[in-house]
Amino acid sequence: MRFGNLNRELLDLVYSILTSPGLEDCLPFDITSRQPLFDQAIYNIYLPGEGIKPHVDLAVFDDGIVGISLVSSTLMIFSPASPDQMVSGYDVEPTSNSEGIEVNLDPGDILCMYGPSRYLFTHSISNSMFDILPEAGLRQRSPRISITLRRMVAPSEDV
Ligand SMILES: O=C(O)CCC(=O)C(=O)O
Ligand SMILES: [Fe+2]
Repeated sequence: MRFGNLNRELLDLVYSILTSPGLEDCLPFDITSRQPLFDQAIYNIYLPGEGIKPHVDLAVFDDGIVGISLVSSTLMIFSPASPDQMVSGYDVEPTSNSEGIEVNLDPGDILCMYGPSRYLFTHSISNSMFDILPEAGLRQRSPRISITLRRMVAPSEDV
């Protein structure tokens, strides 16, 4: 995990990705134009069978969160958050995935969360050795890496 002044090259790379043709709407302008765009990156490595339980990212993080998926694919599930889950972080009971919206993440995919997807939905990855895709059926998991970029809310702001 890396806090503080992010590597300039990484920030420039993410900025050019987010403003490249087809991705201009990934995040609203008031987010992409802020300074700094992000001040924190977390690198997650998932082995087959490992996931992340349903959560809303902590309130200490500002709106506008970007995830870069690398190495292999996975399914991320977005489910409506219950009132106590909203920006309450990781200490929440898992929600049922039955109403979840499945988002396939392939290597190189950029996931942008802001507004309702950031504050009103949990996101999770099941602890499974495989995913079941609507069209393609069973897909075995392989090791996956993600880079999540966030900005801390300014200390003076209420969270
Ligand atoms: O691995 C991912 O793509 C998601 C990571 C995540 O949700 C988090 O670190 O809060
Ligand atoms: Fe998250």
